[in-house]
Amino acid sequence: MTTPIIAPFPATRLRRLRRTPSIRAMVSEVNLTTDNLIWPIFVTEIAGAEGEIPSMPGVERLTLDGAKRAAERAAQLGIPAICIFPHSDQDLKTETCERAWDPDNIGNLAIRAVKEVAPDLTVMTDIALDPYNANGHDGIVVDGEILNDETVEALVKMALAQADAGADLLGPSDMMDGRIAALRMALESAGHKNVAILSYAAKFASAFYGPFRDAVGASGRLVGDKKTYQVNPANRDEAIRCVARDLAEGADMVMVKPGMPYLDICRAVKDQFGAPTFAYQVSGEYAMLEGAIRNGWLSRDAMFESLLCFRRAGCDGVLTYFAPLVAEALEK
Ligand SMILES: NCc1[nH]cc(CCC(=O)O)c1CC(=O)O
Repeated sequence: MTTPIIAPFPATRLRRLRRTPSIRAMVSEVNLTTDNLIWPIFVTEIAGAEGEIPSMPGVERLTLDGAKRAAERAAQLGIPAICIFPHSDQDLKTETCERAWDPDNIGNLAIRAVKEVAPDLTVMTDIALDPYNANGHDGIVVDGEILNDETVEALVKMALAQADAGADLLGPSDMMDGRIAALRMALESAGHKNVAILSYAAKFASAFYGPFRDAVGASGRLVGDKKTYQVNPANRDEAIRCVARDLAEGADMVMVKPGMPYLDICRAVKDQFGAPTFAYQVSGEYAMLEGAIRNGWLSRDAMFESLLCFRRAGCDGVLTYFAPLVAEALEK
């Protein structure tokens, strides 16, 4: 911690450095650039399911062709990474989740499609069973219990299929114990030693994921809640232990999720570990901001401010549905 030295007024007039845009720019402690953005997209395999997601105005479910166009747009805007979320056929969801590691599931088809048109764009994935699980959970459920070790085995198969499809950055969002070490070891022995892991390390059991569950068609399905594996929003020490554990198991980067109500966690993680730290400005945060902006209750500046504040809180980057809008604005 530095100790600020404040000369008594009027020697110190803090407003001197706020007087003009150029002076303010000179003393801005952090900045938001396109390099700080990861763009999450939804890709559907269901004919007719593409198009706007009502609880996320401005965000669409994409077809494979739509995903390719999004990837080209990201590459052209200089967004470094896109993160693919599958919207899979409801009728093919099972309790055993085997489609999660099908090389031709919609997530893996999307990875290949995106790589075809934008080979240099970093492709991030989500590792959790929920898009393919009949009951909407991230893990395998038997008699109402989310089984940890059986789920980790399934996640390993899922991860290898994603790496085979060409993913650069795997995002385990499942919150099972021991998954990072298992994924890392499996990737190493399968010849994917350069595939990186961005662990959803401090992922909280949050009400802010609602619109996302609409987007991936999990809302009506989820039986119960995710509180037996995601972190209690009250728990900061536990979140720090999660991050420490994931880094010790070999995570290359770590994430805090959700974002805006958890900036204290972002700061603590960055200060404590100095690892590449990301936040996920999740669907509910997007819905709040975009809904208010579209109603004229907030100005578009709120979007930029929300993202800049992640940088101030110590984040290297942010997963945000605003990514293309922000990148377009920053281009000008
Ligand atoms: N594996 C699930 C997953 N991966 C990303 C999100 C949420 C993202 C968002 O709300 O934008 C979720 C939802 C959940 O945990 O239920």
